[in-house]
Amino acid sequence: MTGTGPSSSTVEGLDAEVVAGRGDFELRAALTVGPGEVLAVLGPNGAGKTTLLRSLAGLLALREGHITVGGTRWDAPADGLFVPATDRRVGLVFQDYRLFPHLSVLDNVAFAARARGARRRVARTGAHEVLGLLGLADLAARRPDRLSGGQAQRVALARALASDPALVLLDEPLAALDARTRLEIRTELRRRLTAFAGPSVVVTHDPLEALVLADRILVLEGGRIAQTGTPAEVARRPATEYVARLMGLNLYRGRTADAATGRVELENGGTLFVTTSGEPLVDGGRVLAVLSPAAISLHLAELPDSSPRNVWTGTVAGVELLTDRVRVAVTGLPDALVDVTTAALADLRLTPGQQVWLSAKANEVTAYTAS
Ligand SMILES: Nc1ncnc2c1ncn2[C@@H]1O[C@H](COP(=O)(O)OP(=O)(O)OP(=O)(O)O)[C@@H](O)[C@H]1O
Repeated sequence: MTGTGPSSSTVEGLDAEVVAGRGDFELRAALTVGPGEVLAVLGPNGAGKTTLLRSLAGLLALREGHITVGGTRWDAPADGLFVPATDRRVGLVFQDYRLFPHLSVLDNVAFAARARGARRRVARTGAHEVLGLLGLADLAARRPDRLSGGQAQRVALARALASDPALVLLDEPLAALDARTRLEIRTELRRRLTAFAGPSVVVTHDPLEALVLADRILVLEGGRIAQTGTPAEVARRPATEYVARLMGLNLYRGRTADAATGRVELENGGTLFVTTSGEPLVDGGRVLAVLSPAAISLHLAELPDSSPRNVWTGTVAGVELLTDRVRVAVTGLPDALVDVTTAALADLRLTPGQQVWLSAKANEVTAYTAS
């Protein structure tokens, strides 16, 4: 660790091929996380995020594959090898923190060292050091029930880091905080995890959390990896409808019907003229096309001929108020989410079932090769 606790020169990356399951569910995912790297695992309910975390922590044994951390094998069923959770150098931060209510902050943080057999005085000295480094020295004597949500989150992280972990695992670490505290802690958590010399894995539902905290994002869907990439790659080129929705984008699958004009026939009906951001279109090639809801214009009447390349009609399915604008769901060929200002909504007087016309410039529809 650098800056947040006792130094450890043995900390290296995580290399895992996880085949694990509970009941009928099976997770299959290969992942590597480098030293000092933060990987965010995103996915819908039931995707296998917790299964992955439990496998890495040693709370669930692999069916196949391996888990290697810092060059040490923790799980390798083919060789009959399994290191139990208590013997893995893992710093765990739970969603509800799970601080020991009867122990002071200091003893909570000293706990891991004590559990490994360190003498009370040595463990407490180490805990003092970590609390000092994280700016929490003033809280050392407090009981957990006297901490605010943000403080409890910080103490939980201090406890994880103080255990001299080879791997830090965080399960929805900010979910229990109110929106304002979350904002504040998110940036701080990013700093702490970056300062930690080993690999970190953060499980989250929250795309913003993943974008801010992580160096790399891994998206799980139905027990399989749907996408991996840097936050920018995932946000710019979502590989699945789930990721696109998370990023607030419209995503369409289709085939290039005419590469010269950028015409794409969509799988679920409709046509879009697109532009590419990278590799050129190939006739007949499978593509994904993204379109931001803010780049679509909504009209109450059919557009004159001089209008943008993409014009289609649809029916208003619903209207949702976002913080500073309104998101209109339109059913058509293709379906679309469209953002309008609240002022525009008042002018348009949209109601469910109403017919509308949509338009979007071809250079707002970015297409890329579907994998
Ligand atoms: N104890 C169990 N026995 C049988 N099946 C289970 C058990 N726990 C979870 N599952 C199933 O395993 C699958 C993956 O669950 P998991 O908790 O890993 O998903 P998740 O991505 O963490 O979901 P969430 O975001 O809802 O926490 C689900 O289909 C779930 O129903």
